[in-house]
Amino acid sequence: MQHMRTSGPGDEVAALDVRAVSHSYGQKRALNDVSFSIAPATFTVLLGLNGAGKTTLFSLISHLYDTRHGSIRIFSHDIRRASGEALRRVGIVFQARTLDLDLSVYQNLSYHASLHGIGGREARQRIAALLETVDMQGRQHDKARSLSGGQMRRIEIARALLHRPSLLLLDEATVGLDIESRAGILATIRKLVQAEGIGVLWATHLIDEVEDADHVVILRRGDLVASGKVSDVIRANGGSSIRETFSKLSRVDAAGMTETSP
Ligand SMILES: Nc1ncnc2c1ncn2[C@@H]1O[C@H](COP(=O)(O)OP(=O)(O)OP(=O)(O)O)[C@@H](O)[C@H]1O
Repeated sequence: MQHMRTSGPGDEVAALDVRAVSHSYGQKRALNDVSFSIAPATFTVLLGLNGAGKTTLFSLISHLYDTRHGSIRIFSHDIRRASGEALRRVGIVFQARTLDLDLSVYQNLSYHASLHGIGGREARQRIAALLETVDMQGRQHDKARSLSGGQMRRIEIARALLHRPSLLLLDEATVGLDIESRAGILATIRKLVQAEGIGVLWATHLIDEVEDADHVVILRRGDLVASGKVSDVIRANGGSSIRETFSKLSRVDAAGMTETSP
């Protein structure tokens, strides 16, 4: 199994470093001793079928849940001991829709800006620039309720970027969207990595959202089964494509036992 290099003395600080993280809901183990790190300004796909533990991992990284076992560092700031410093560097787009439907696009964004202490002209400028980034310029007075699912997602992405994070987390951001909206949103996010140097962790169960140049972290029922560059993960598992490799690594037999032991 290939693992991404962890940061060490003299190395670049990891955008995200997850070390030996476990999480249970009562008796149910959702994450089991998961470790990986992602470098700044890279696009990393967090791949896993339903129930693999992606949302649980996001809830721990965003400090919605306390990390009781293991540690999570964001640009070297520990999410438990320095949560303010760590969270300042992260923007999050959750799987569930979170816009206030009765407010306008601008009101949704300016409310969030003020939560981060950004107001006045600075907020207006950032909102205008970000609406362009997500291709929603001219829509600030529209009621959130009037937007399509894909447009709402774009506003949520703009909102997540308002405080200029260096790491962006997106949990199944394209779920429920048509093919064109999915491709458009994915392209917008990939551009952010290229143009702004933002590190992205993109959680999905859709293998067609992975490109050859990406990094992947693959979870299966709470276990990390692979992480690294797509080409390295394919090679290490003897596959010929990431689709084949993911299918092999995600396989669970009828008795619920995993078929491969990477
Ligand atoms: N609040 C909860 N209480 C009990 N079990 C939970 C809870 N949330 C998640 N689980 C269980 O933990 C495991 C991981 O779930 P999680 O939602 O993190 O996976 P996921 O990869 O995000 O899947 P999905 O794409 O379906 O949301 C699953 O078995 C799920 O049933």
